[in-house]
Amino acid sequence: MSTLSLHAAPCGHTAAGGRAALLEVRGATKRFGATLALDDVSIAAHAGEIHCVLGENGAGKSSLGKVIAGLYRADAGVLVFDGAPVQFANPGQARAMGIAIVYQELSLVPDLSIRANFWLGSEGARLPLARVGRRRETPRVREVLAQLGVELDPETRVKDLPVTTQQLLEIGKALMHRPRLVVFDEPTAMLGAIEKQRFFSVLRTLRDNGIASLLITHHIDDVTAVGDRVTVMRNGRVVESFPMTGAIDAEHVLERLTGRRGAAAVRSPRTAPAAGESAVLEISGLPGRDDGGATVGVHRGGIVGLYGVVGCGAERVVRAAAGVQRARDFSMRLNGRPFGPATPAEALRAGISYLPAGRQANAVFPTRSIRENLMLSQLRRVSRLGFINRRRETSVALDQLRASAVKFADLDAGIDTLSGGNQQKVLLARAMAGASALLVLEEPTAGVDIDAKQQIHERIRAASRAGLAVLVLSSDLPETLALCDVVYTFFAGTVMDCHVAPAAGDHDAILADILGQRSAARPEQPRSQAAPTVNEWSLQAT
Ligand SMILES: Nc1ncnc2c1ncn2[C@@H]1O[C@H](COP(=O)(O)OP(=O)(O)OP(=O)(O)O)[C@@H](O)[C@H]1O
Repeated sequence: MSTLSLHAAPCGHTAAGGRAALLEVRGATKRFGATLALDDVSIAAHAGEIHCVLGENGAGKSSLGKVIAGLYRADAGVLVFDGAPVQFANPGQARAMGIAIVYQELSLVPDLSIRANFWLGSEGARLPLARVGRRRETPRVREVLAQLGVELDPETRVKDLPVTTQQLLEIGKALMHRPRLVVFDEPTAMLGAIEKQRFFSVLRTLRDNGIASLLITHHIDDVTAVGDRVTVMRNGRVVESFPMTGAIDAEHVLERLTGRRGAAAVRSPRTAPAAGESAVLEISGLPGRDDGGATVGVHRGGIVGLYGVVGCGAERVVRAAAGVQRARDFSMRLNGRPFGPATPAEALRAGISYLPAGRQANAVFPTRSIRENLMLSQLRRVSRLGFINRRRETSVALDQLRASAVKFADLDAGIDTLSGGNQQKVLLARAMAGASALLVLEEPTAGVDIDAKQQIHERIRAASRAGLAVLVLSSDLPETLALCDVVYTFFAGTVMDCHVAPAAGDHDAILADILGQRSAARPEQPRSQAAPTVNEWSLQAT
């Protein structure tokens, strides 16, 4: 059994203003077979501080978070909490000491109320008489909801709430036990620009209340928005740790993370489809802003993004194209023919491949190998007369994993041995390999590190240059702007506008669209030079 050795000196002071750390990890090492996930890692968390942990996929960030929260036991090293060495045999022990962890994936029980979810798993807390229990449990739930800044009836069923509210409630569940330290494992991976602001304000409230936060993230804008300190990890080691002083901006953080400047600025030239060119996928009958119907066209060689807050109506468009959901109040044509796949398999037969959002819930087969997860939709390609050609399968799989920058040791190891970002890359490689007409991507780079993200963007662009049509739904606005040739904005089920060849300068206008406002900041252009409106674009594009 692995143990943390307990030969630590009493907790010392850290460099952070000479204040004693709430938690110190000293020399933590964690091995999984041949993989050294943590290699002599030391890090400190302070009360009232937001400490961001950055690093490439597989760097060891989640392993570190799990050691701190008692999910993993380190093979060597010491945890010092509040000046005393501690050992956690399970997450319950860490929780009892005041350490909580929040994941990106939702874990609440949809059919239970907020109150029941918050109290779930609290030993001895549930009372046998429902009414008595409710009376005792509700005040604490209300306190936590107030901390989150949401006004909700504690008896509301979780499934009746938008996903973004559920994500906030995940934090609420962690706050129930009055933690002094919260580890956030990539909570912003699938949050849009608006939802992120809400999350940041919760983080600031925690900081104001003296709670320490360790924020594991790939987003540099998270760091610049709320970070007090940054630690960079690489290959299981801490390579750098520095405070976020006023002089440090996103460029600096990026440079210290990747060793180079301006990496985020790379962008390919893009073109609007020629007038009269017919769309591979045409979605018509969507409500448009000016009372008219709107049409979204995805052309051969084009990358089209849909952008809005969760529940804006863009999801149902994407899912209808992928055969996951029926198109009820709009219609679709694929290569000019009426189209309405009843299942993803039917969409796949028509040449449409789909990467859903929510890796754990919707896309990954967690008990299967990397090979099986990757080759699932490609068996025909590597089979003859109904038999899989194992050598060919291996060669195709290795090529695809390399092209997608997946960090792995053994093709036949379980996919759950990969870090989250590397799992995502496998799923994306699977989706890309399956498309012959249209590639439908939801959150293509959620949890993927900065370098790999650029490589993935380049692969998507290469696929589009080779003639594929691509439809993207990403909550990451910078990604949407960098990747897409055309972006349609959605608000409350309505297509608000169509931004052709969008750039960073369109950021504010897009945010105004998705909040249902016309942007005052948007320059008034003469009609003849203005970007086409939704309906004008539809006319041009179809
Ligand atoms: N349960 C496990 N079994 C085997 N190997 C594991 C396990 N968990 C993590 N690893 C390996 O440990 C290394 C560190 O993984 P970890 O998940 O900590 O990285 P990470 O920095 O969080 O990456 P990401 O940004 O992709 O989530 C990786 O090489 C990963 O494959």
